[in-house]
Amino acid sequence: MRPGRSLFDKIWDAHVVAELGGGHSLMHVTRHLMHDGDGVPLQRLTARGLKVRSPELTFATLDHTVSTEPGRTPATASAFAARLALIRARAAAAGIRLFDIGEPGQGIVHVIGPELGLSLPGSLIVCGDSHTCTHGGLGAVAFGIGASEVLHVLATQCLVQRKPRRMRVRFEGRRAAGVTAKDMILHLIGRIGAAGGVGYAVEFAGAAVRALQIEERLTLCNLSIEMGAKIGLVAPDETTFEYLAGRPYAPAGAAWEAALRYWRGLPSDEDAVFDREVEIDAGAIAPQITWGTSPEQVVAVDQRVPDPAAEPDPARRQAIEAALDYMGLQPGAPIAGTPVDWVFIGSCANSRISDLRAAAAVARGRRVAEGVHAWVVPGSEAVKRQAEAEGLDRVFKDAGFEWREPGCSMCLAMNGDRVPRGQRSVSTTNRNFVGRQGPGARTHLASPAMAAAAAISGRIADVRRL
Ligand SMILES: CC(C)[C@H](C(=O)O)[C@@H](O)C(=O)O
Ligand code: SF4
Repeated sequence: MRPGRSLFDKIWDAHVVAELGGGHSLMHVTRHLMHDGDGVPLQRLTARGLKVRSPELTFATLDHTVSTEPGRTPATASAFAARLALIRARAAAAGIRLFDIGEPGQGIVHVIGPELGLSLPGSLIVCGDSHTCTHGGLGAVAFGIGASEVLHVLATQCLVQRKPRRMRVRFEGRRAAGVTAKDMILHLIGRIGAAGGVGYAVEFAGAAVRALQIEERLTLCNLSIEMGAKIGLVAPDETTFEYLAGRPYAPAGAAWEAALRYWRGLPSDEDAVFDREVEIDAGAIAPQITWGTSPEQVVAVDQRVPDPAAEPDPARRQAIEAALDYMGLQPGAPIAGTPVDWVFIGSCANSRISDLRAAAAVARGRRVAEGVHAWVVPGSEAVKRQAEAEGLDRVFKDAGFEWREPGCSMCLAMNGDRVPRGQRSVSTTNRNFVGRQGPGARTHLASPAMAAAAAISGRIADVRRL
């Protein structure tokens, strides 16, 4: 008998156009998402005398380099004005739909794909960005590709890939109050390490994953790449279908019914085999916060940062020392109570409406601590408008937060939004690398509620004790 197939296998196999030998397959791309760095591959394509093969399957937005200054317009100058002009012109010439500043649809590429219903279960989605794994939260195989691969997809709508191995991570049990999808994934990365997922497509399963709303599943999958897995995905279910129904690019009418039939057959078979299995008791997870310069350097908020003296392995001891030194932390000190200068609520990890609601619930009726700069950068124009309709912008502004325009912003500080050297930030982003939020900036990754709690307290604080 044929062994059971996993969610990942079913989607992958359905997109193979040809087996090329040597483990390589030619894959059809359902949707190609582009961001403001992709004007260059479009330009190269034209220079080679080629055309975009399927412009109707290609969508672009502006995110990494746009200004997030309140009141910005499409013409607001940024240091990257030429880059924005290039992608606008090339996308228009190629017939690619680009969502520009001020339009609903503009935003961080991994926020707008799901929001517009461009990212669908059972599809193969690529984008020249490592956090493309986010879209796996809807039951898609989605992964980041490099610049030359972007060119290949533009020219052919296909891509040569090697099939990764399969891992399943089951979060069983129930989360405690105050514990979010961000805490689940940070906890997992802390446990298996920043390279623990290299070479795998990771299916997240188990009762605690089934219980997650779609936006939480997107957060969970977003950080797959931070454990080295290019692909993370969750089986589609009724929660997925409810989320997608009626979205602008989701199928409608008879096409929706046909899609549902296909999607319902996607979950992993009972007897599906995985190359690696990990099980986690979701009930034992506490709110997490990173202390170091890799997402794997993470503790529960009520724990202490490590003491290198207690680490027998010399290489690991040195890594801990270097991280503590960069982060300006004392060995073995409790992480809670560490004073903070900045709080950033945003990025493709945590800038959706549910994230802003969670942060606003903490901020409501309170004040940002003296001397702390706290920013909220919605993930998309649609998120921004929804938040304003709910009055969340007022909640944030009344508390002393700055309410800004959608984009990547201080997640990677490419557009000039940055944390000054030596200053400490609690950030809802996905990378705490050296210099990520600006040269010399110190980043602690956490959930939106934990970030808001830090803004209010002026220190790293346990949101459960506020
Ligand atoms: C600039 C871009 C290509 C990059 C990525 O690939 O992820 C960025 O989005 C990031 O988060 O570091
Ligand atoms: S928000 Fe951050 S992680 Fe996401 S795409 Fe933009 S820069 Fe990359």
